[in-house]
Amino acid sequence: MATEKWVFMVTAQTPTNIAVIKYWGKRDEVRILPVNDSISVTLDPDHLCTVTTVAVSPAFDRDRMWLNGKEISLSGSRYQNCLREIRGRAGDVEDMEKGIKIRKKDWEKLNLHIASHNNFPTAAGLASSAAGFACLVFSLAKLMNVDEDPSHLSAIARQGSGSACRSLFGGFVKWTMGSKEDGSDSVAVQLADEKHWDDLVIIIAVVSSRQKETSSTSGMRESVETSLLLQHRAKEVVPKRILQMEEAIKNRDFASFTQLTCTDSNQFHAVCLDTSPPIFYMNDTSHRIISLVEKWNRSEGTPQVKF
Ligand SMILES: Nc1ncnc2c1ncn2[C@@H]1O[C@H](COP(=O)(O)OP(=O)(O)OP(=O)(O)O)[C@@H](O)[C@H]1O
Ligand SMILES: C[C@@](O)(CCOP(=O)(O)OP(=O)(O)O)CC(=O)O
Repeated sequence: MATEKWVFMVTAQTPTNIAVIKYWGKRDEVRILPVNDSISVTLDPDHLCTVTTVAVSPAFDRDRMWLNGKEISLSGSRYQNCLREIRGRAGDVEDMEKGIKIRKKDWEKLNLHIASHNNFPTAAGLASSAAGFACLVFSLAKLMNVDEDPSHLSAIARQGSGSACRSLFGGFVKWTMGSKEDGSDSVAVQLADEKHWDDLVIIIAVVSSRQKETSSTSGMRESVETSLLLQHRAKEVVPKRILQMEEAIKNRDFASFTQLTCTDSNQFHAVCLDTSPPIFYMNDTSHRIISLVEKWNRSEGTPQVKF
């Protein structure tokens, strides 16, 4: 490793993903292993996305991270697990132009500075943790020359936030829950790429940019502990729905795709209500939008719904 005070950095941009069959509930809180498979659509890269720059330099005295311009702590197990997993797979890096040579073994001693920015509200129900952790893992893997395919990287991003594993791929993505205790088979796979259904349009209506009162992590923990509907959903409902959704995506069957998406979203919110104490993620505007869409789907013309 050269001794002069150089900085070597990488920037990556990662879109968020919206689940059409929801992940809600963990069977292992530490490794972040879900109680059911889920399917999502990854948004176009320049829409709702995270941009993360990771830098390494012998001048840095400790790992530090800034999220949306404010320093945050990296001491939590989610950040630590991602950093450890990536460092453990780091390769040699050589930049002839700058005269930088980092050997595999050097990564353990070098510190990182990470700056990340979401171009949409953070922790407001728009999957910022998905884009955020996927981008973190992807940019660190590039910086440290990690030679792993996206599915292996997805298993690392999963340890930051479950939904993040699905943002390592574009298009339509399935997170297979897996059955192994160590979580090595709980990875994301691409069902169809972004070109497969390119006239599908996703409209994101931001009904509130306020931070949610109950985070996904604690909300799903409470649902696992108290909701009987969650157990029924995970065992009886989702496995069949996953197969139907895969078929709908394969055939670009819009009617089935939207019917399954709406039904699954409604059941997710029903599980939240079945949780003790109940969790409310929707507001009056969300309910009005649901009515509007339902009316729209049943009518020929534009429905007359007042907001
Ligand atoms: N760009 C980012 N880089 C790293 N971590 C991030 C980033 N953005 C968000 N996070 C982490 O994710 C947390 C928010 O996750 P949370 O699941 O509560 O909300 P959300 O992902 O926006 O919503 P939802 O999961 O309901 O769609 C933040 O508090 C932060 O710890
Ligand atoms: C409703 C959801 O968006 C919940 C996402 O939960 P997170 O992935 O944010 O939870 P943690 O794994 O605890 O970080 C559904 C989904 O994206 O599948």
